Amino acid sequence: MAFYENDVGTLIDEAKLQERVRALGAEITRDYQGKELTLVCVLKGSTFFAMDLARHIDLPLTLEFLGVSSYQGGTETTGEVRITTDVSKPMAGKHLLIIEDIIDTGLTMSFLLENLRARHPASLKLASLLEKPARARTKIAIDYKGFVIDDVFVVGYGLDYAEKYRNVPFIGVMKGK
Ligand SMILES: O=P(O)(O)OC[C@H]1O[C@H](OP(=O)(O)OP(=O)(O)O)[C@H](O)[C@@H]1O
Ligand SMILES: Nc1nc2[nH]cnc2c(=O)[nH]1
Repeated sequence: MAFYENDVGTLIDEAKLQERVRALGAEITRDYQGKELTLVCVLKGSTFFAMDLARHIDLPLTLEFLGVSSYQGGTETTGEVRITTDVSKPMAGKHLLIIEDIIDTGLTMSFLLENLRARHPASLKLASLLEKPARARTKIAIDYKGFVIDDVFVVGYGLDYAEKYRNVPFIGVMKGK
């Protein structure tokens, strides 16, 4: 029995995740033909999605990692977004595709879009595996979207609860939360 089975129920299973990630990769491959693509992976939640997606993008690309945090272990945003790790190179003139796991209130992405736009990239788009519109506090346009979900706190496939459950291989919900 897996370590999480008593705590986590399945919302989106592995097969459905992989099928959607593959389709998004194909779409991105078509859209960025002839361009030098930089994936800006938002730590830590997006890492599983980003690495699977990158494998389905049939283009030469560069990986950058940007750490932000605002939930600090709980299920509610603190409302204060902090950069915990910055990218390794200047972003000016680059075609940036932000890779995120979830847009919930939108506060993290609103902060990040403004921050990256100020660095004058050639283009700036967003891929997010999940969107939770019920809790949106600001409108975020998602260029490549995996799934729209209801107002539940999800874990797995990179998403944590108090830093745990990121390695659950599907998108799950905490039982009794
Ligand atoms: O739309 P919002 O309400 O701002 O929520 C979305 C953000 O919350 C999570 O990050 P978190 O701060 O938990 O950091 P983590 O990715 O390191 O877990 C998630 O990975 C998003 O970045
Ligand atoms: N793990 C997790 N992190 C989030 N950050 C914003 N929404 C969520 C969520 O539903 N689950």
